[in-house]
Amino acid sequence: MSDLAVRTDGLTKRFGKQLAVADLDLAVPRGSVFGFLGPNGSGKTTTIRIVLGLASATAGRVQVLGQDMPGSLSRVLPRVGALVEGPAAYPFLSGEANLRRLDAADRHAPAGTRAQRVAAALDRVGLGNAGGKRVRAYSLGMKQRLGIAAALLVPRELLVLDEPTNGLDPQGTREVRNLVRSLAEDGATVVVSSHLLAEVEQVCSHAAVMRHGRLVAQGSLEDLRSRGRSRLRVLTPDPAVTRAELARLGLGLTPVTADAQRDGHHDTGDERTTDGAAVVLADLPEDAPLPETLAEALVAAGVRLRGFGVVQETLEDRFVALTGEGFDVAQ
Ligand SMILES: Nc1ncnc2c1ncn2[C@@H]1O[C@H](COP(=O)(O)OP(=O)(O)OP(=O)(O)O)[C@@H](O)[C@H]1O
Repeated sequence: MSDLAVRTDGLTKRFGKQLAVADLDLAVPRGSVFGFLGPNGSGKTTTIRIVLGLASATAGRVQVLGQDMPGSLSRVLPRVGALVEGPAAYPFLSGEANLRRLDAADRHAPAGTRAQRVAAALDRVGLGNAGGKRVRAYSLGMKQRLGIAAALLVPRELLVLDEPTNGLDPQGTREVRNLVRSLAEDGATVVVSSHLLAEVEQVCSHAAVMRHGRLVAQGSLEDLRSRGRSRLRVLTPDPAVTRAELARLGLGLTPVTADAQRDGHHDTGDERTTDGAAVVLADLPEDAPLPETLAEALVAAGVRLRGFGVVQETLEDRFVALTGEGFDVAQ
């Protein structure tokens, strides 16, 4: 049995001249909560649609739960639950009636046990008490959870949720996030696409990052974090000497970020603080001298140190660097 729930090799999709997905090698480990991250338009939905057999690939190979797709579609799909492009439900019917209709449409689902299946799915997503209410009275978060309940009418090994928290308020977002967590605790592999880094950081064990249809990073979150760069941050009234000395020691200076520029003064790329000192940032490659050696060298060169430290690049810094775009970090 393959240890990957989803695997793509060289997956490519063109729409006319436009390359929506380019040579994508995705590896979703079984049992993971896999964040599929990227700015809008980076190819996430297209990839998900191909994985679910809703669209065809231009080139490449796709395996879901160890089976080749789309060849094994009819055998694999019953083991996969999906929520793509928002939930669709009849607003004038109750949540329960909606699920009954869906269950009745599944020719493998025995009618005799329908009521239990529907009740269990509603309970599973925390809608046990709201099943009798009409869907038009549901909040967006409740509608989204009903969509997930629909995917859970039969036990699933893999759940694929496309932007499940899109448009939800903070309460709805929390509800869906907790649900994703508990689904994973039950042993399902869950793929969640999102353009929100915070979303992925809070629930996922693994992530892949897309940019313009290409994969720019993939791995466990721990792994992705540890690949972040370290930087030296020096606060000093002598930025010019500091820069010269760091350059002499072979360190590349980091351009000052938007954060620093927002504070105003930034002659020659340094952030001036109000008391006349400036922050100088330098990349610290793995083979850089130890921080204490650098501090000693700066002092010997006549630099007055007011602050000195090593800062680890955050996951957000790293993803912004990888995708060339900002992520919405707010909820
Ligand atoms: N049916 C289509 N016909 C033509 N172009 C398409 C089609 N579907 C998607 N695209 C294009 O392919 C690219 C990738 O789109 P896709 O929807 O997969 O990105 P995404 O990362 O899921 O973004 P979003 O979060 O906005 O859905 C986009 O530039 C989009 O305009």
